[in-house]
Amino acid sequence: MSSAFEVRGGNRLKGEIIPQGAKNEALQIISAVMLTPEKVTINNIPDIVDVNLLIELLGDAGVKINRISRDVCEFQADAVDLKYLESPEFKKKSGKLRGSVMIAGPLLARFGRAFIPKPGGDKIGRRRLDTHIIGFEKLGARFVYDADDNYFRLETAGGLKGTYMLLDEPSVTGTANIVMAAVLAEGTTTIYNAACEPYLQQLCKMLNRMGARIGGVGSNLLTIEGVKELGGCEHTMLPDMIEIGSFIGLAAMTQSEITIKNAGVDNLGIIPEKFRQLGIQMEIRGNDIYIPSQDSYEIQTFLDGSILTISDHPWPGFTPDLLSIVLVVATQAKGSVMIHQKMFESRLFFVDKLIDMGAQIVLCDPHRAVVIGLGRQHALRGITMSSPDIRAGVSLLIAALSAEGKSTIQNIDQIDRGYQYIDERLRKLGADIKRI
Ligand SMILES: CC(=O)N[C@H]1[C@@H](OP(=O)(O)OP(=O)(O)OC[C@H]2O[C@@H](n3ccc(=O)[nH]c3=O)[C@H](O)[C@@H]2O)O[C@H](CO)[C@@H](O)[C@@H]1O
Ligand SMILES: C=C(OP(=O)(O)O)C(=O)O
Repeated sequence: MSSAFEVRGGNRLKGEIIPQGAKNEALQIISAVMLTPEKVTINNIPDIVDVNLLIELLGDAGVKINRISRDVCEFQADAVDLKYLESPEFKKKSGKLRGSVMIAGPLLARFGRAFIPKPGGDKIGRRRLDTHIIGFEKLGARFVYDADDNYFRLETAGGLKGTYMLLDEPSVTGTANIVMAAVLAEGTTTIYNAACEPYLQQLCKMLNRMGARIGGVGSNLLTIEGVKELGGCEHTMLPDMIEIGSFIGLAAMTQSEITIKNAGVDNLGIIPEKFRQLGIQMEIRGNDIYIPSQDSYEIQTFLDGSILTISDHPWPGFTPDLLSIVLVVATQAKGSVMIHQKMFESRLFFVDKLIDMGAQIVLCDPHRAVVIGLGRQHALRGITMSSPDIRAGVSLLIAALSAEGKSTIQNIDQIDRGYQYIDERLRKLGADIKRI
């Protein structure tokens, strides 16, 4: 696969785009197939690197995989090869993505042991696994951490036992992992300060369809009555809310008229509102989002006239995965905004590249940047840049599509991790983008 995009900016885009199935939901849901020996059918799977890697990993571990089409796949984990899960090949492959960490919960629940090699994913600061491991420990697992090899080995002596736990933080993958372990534990588990974002709700609903007994879905207090076994089911992934936010930002920045079809508008939480705070107009039409072409957009202030801050927060707050997009869109707004990335400490460094392109940004510290919008007084300039992480990568792509002249974005494997056929889909809207 080639590793750069060449973009000629300035085109106004027009048309309809359908969001892919959600990446971060897919990683949870596909891990959950390990909980049953019965067949599980999953629809609306995004055809992206991270998800394909996880499917490959399950296949290597003996799960029967039948990819009926690009977006539909059947799984049957009736003969899991636990030996493979200790092998150097597993360590290497699972280290390429973050989501692989979530097969530990199902393995621990069903087979009494699991291994968590150092997970991959974006290099956006420290990404600890304490919530996962301490949760498993509370359920009765013992763990050994191998510092040389950087992996956790977990096992249970007499099976997992339900308990009460208050999570240190509402970790998304941590909550998913603990829930998947607790559904087969003996007795009742109560998880307080649980993450409750739509993808986790989807996971809980799927598990309940498989026979689990999870209450409180959608809240931060989950009650799980353990059951002896789970059966097969069918599940359809939600549209990817981070892709949807990225397309809203893209439309505004490139002055394009775009309709995002089947956007799952009931599951977007505060996302549309945050883009509206940047002055972006949009209309919810049924399950679609229509964004008109806008010559300009003006950032709101707080009610007392002070400068707006947009920051991340666990759901139902604003997702950290869209802050890079909000930041880039603000560079061409009228007005100023403070972007405060509270969760990750290395996610804002990509502003260097935007500054090189002519954006006015002050990086105050690793967590905060002030953007002084150019208000389209002048366009950004195309440059050569490298994509540091998945969302910064797409933000740079949006900047390049709005810029004057040619940009080259290197290291686009980062973008391909999470955005399905992005170049092809953007070309259909009129973008001048090619893989080189
Ligand atoms: C595969 C997957 O699903 N990845 C997502 C998942 O990662 P992941 O599940 O790894 O992220 P966590 O929810 O565990 O937390 C992410 C980071 O934020 C910090 N933290 C978390 C909660 C909190 O209240 N305060 C706080 O500071 C954590 O210490 C950690 O460093 O959730 C993140 C947070 O939405 C998203 O960015 C990732 O895209
Ligand atoms: C940070 C992200 O992904 P991951 O957790 O897979 O690195 C993301 O999707 O923005």
